[in-house]
Amino acid sequence: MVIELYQLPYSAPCLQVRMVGKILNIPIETKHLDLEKGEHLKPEFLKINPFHCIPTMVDDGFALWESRAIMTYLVNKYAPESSLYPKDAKARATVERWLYWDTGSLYATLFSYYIVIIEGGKPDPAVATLFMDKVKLLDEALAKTKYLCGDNITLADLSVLCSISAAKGADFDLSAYKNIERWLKTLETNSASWWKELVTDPIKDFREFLRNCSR
Ligand SMILES: N[C@@H](CCC(=O)N[C@@H](CS)C(=O)NCC(=O)O)C(=O)O
Repeated sequence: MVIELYQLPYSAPCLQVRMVGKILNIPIETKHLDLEKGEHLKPEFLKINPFHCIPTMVDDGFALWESRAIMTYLVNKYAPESSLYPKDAKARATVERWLYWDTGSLYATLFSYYIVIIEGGKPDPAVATLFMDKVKLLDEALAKTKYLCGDNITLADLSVLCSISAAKGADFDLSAYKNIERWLKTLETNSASWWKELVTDPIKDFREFLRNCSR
């Protein structure tokens, strides 16, 4: 039984799910859903996900959306011993703290910045500042550890990595944040087999997409 993932190749929430698949060797069949053509609003997709968002996973008839819920499901179901999502209550809570911070704060702020561009408007510099305040906090946190939760890569790194990649696609200059740059280099070194496909190329494609929206 192959897991299906309805997605867009440069969407941050979709990429983090695909990273989990790569790291855990879980076969995932990607199904491209073109939001611009409204494919997510067609009755056949609404039957699978009435909330019409991607990523949406279907595993043996079980449909799930919300990227971070999909990530934790994949580990729980297919690799429960993986250190990507540790079982120890405190270690797991620390991973989840980052996942919730990313979805509710870091990525949420970035999203409210670039959705304006997608809708043909001019993004609000105050939102950019708010986002960079969060980047600064992230950089400070990374001064203390190799990865977000210590010495091992976890779901927290994959989630936040996709937000940071999307920020680069949205032309945020993060080069002054040396701890983030060092963390990215470490992640890249340990993810060489999928870095181009799931990080470098999507940054380029997302940038191109946003630039086309503002033309
Ligand atoms: N919190 C959601 C966000 C997903 C999201 O923003 N998806 C966008 C594309 S990147 C989408 O599906 N937009 C179309 C819609 O919601 O109708 C997650 O992490 O999965």
